[in-house]
Amino acid sequence: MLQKSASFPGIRGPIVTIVMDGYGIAKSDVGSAIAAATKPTLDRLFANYPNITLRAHGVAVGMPSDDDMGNSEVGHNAIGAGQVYSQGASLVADAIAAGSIWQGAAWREVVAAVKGGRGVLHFLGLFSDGNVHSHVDHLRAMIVRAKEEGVKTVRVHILLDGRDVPETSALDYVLPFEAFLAETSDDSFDARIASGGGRMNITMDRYEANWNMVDKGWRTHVLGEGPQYDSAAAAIEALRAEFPGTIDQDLPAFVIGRAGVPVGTINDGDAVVFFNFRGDRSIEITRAFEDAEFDKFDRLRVPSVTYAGMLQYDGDLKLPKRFLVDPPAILDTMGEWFAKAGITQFACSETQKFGHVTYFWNGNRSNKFDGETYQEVPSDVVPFEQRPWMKAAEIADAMIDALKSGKYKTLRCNFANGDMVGHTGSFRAATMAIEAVDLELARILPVIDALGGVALITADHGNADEMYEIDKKSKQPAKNADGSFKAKTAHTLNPVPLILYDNVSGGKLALQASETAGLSNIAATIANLLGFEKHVKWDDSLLVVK
Ligand SMILES: O=C(O)[C@H](O)COP(=O)(O)O
Ligand SMILES: [Mn+2]
Ligand SMILES: [Mn+2]
Repeated sequence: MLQKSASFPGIRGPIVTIVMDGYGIAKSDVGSAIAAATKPTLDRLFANYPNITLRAHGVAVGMPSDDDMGNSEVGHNAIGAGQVYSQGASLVADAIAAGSIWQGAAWREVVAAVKGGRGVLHFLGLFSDGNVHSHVDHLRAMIVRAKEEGVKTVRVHILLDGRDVPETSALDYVLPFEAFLAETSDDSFDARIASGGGRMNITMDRYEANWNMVDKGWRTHVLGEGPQYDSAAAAIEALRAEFPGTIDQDLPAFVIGRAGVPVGTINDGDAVVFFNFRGDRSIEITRAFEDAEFDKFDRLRVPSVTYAGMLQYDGDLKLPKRFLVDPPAILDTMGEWFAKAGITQFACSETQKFGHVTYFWNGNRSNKFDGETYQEVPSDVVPFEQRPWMKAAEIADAMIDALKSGKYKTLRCNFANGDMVGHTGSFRAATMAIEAVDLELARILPVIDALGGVALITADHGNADEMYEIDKKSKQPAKNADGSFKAKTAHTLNPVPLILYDNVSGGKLALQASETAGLSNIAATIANLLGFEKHVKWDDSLLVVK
């Protein structure tokens, strides 16, 4: 049981945690949609309430190095667990470096299924070095190993990124990779790219927001339906010419074919490795391969394959059954320990971030703890630069209702705007996204006051804080050939805010700033606000009681 705090009795009213997804604190205002936004509520909070910055990237959230940006999974895991675990990106890299991945049952079964030309080994996943969902180095290592172990035919199905890496960088990955495949192929080994498309167009939907994406991916990778090209590079060039201005993540699907015949449909007896390590966008395509009963779209043909995920994407649902590397075993989350203490908890977001404040928050667990209530607001299925306000108002409505119900001692929500609109690369829309969040904060905060509660306002990583690639030399936005600014769609390496909105302690409470304070310090801070000592495994609280 969590121990009662000797020094602080706890706040009488509710404790609310608000995650402004993709809201970082940039060093410069150049290219920041946050700096450009009119945001009187946030300005007032920063001016009048205790606030510090938190580390939200690199090793502070379990990534392999401080060159790695943060992301929603590792950020929400760190917040919810109050501890830092080595995350998928690190675990896979380590398993490859140590060679342990090749000894695991999953890899052995995959190789055994296709070895000696019995079947084709397919790799499918996000094709970049973004290290959020996948890393192309992992793919290369598996192809080299497959050849060494006697696999004869490899087909690679590539999801173009442009969201965790520069927006039109696909050829920077495709050209060297096609050269690598050509070098690795010989009389006894044939490895080629077989199909692909933009990650926000096919295959990588999440939280069941739009199964049509997965349907399109299935037709492309499995059935080989769609426009055919000679090579991935040719496909990308042709599609860019056909759809000018379309960035990589949105490019249509394509199939590589010879004389009208696709080079790599997926068939009975083949093996498929889905090489993403992160779960949210891997679950639906995994279900399409694994579920016997399936009603999300008509699969038309369901090949009997040996399917493996890079990690297990959902431990509760056991998806997939076969996986190459064990996921982090995230234990002793605040959700679990607050439930054990009889604290009622409310969690809300819109579809795009719903799993972030539930599943990721609770250490990648899909079942609720006792006393938890979840509310999902359905997201729009549109390009978010067209609706930058997204569902911020509806999330605020839900939070206000839940607060007023008096049923919950802790409440949490995620506003998706700064991140989802930040990923579109539209500066103007991202500015409006931040303004929408600001407007809704102004509605929620007075309700918290009326109930004698406090709020922690924070973020999981940056995004809208840098909307342009910055030229390293001039420190000004980099430009495209046509003179326009080069949009940056990825997350940033910047720290995030932690604001303590407190009108009840009479100035008794403050936050401890430090170089090392990070997202994993939030759980203990909330525990203290509830009047508990932190769990021994949690990183220190940042709450100062004066
Ligand atoms: O999946 C995505 O949309 C991006 O790769 C990462 O964004 P998120 O980590 O904020 O979800
Ligand atoms: Mn996020
Ligand atoms: Mn994001």
